[in-house]
Amino acid sequence: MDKSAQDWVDQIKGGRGMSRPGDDLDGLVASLASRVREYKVFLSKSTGAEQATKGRFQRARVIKAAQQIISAVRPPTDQWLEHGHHAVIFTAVRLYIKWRVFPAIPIDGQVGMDALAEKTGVDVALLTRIAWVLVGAGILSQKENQLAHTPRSEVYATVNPFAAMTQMVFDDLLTGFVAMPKYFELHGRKEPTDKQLSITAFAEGAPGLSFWEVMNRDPERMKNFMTCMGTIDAMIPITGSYHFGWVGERAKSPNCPRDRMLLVDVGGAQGKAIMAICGETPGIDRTRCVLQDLPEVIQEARLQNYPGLDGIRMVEADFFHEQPVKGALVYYIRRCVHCYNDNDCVTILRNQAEAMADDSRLLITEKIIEDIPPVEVAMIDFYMLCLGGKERTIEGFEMITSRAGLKIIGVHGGKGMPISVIECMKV
Ligand SMILES: C[S@@+](CC[C@H](N)C(=O)[O-])C[C@H]1O[C@@H](n2cnc3c(N)ncnc32)[C@H](O)[C@@H]1O
Repeated sequence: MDKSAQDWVDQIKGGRGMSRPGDDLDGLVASLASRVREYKVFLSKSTGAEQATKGRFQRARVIKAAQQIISAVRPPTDQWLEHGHHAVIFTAVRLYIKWRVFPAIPIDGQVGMDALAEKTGVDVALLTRIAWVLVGAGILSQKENQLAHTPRSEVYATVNPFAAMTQMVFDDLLTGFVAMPKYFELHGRKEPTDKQLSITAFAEGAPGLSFWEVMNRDPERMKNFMTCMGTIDAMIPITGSYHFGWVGERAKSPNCPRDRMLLVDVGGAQGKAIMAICGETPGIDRTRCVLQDLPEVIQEARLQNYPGLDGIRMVEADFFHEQPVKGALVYYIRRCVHCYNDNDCVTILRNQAEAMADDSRLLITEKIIEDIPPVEVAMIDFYMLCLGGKERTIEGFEMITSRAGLKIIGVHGGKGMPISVIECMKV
């Protein structure tokens, strides 16, 4: 039955709004204390490198325990406030990044509101109202009329990948989020099924364009997006979960023709992965390896002329069309499939299957998510929805590969890993 506002107020006054399992505040506090102790032990015993790789996971446990306390204390009726707060703080940060207000505040000191307004060309009344949001949220600090940084605002004071990420989520994804209710009313309450029907394009008044076509219209925006992709990529290992040693061995065998290609990196961008694989795998003849991507990307790779690409063939090809290199030993496709919906993935994968020989392998290199994934993974999947893409469970990969005429013969890495290799053959 629908409830009136008064019903809710009565329920909260009666304490009934908080009658949930999370109400055991003493237990939640004890759990937080125990997580904090574990975190401190981790910090004292780990190296800098371990803190960089495993620290996020350790921190997530502390944050989750702290959030459980907040959830238990905050009445459910106040959630709208919380949602609104996030949106307001995010917008305030984005405006200060755009107007370069953060870099105009001294790192070791403070600045008066008038002086800051003059430095940044922002009206002082407007600048002050936005500052109040950021001060209230603990991102900046203010004493009387003087504004100063906190560690949370300092990350925005320089041009860096973290500021770029904030910018990307706001500029490239938020418009899509806002447009989703209307998009799904128009296209039906289902996942996008065509890359040309991206939510971002719909949101930006350019229906019929893919996300990438929208981005390509603005080089500055694309540049920022690529900075972000590079940052994410730097956190994901390339080699380690799959052993390519057998490729070098097979290449030497008498029944492997000398003109057979060994490795094709499909959608390989500037060749980081193929360089790493060739660099770490003895016996792989580079002249039998191919870096393949769209023409503009391959032209850029040729211009860059990285020494690690010496000898590697560069081929311009669209993975939505017939593939030019037939019968290679390995087709490798890394972090491309998650950019597309199921139907488009089936087209991409079927094109690979049609180029493959009976003994060729296709290595789909992607994150395999859990059912139910951790919240940060679910959020990234939601970002991918805006782009028209999707993170997948192993069942999701089984579905698109089987529709494409492939069978999975091995999974290297697995659930919870930043990236895994799904090894396939033709059916
Ligand atoms: C997220 S990046 C992954 C790049 C690289 N595989 C890696 O792991 O770093 C996706 C790549 O797919 C390429 N791509 C997008 N559409 C393509 C198409 N239709 N045909 C071939 N490559 C495409 C992009 O140019 C880009 O290099």
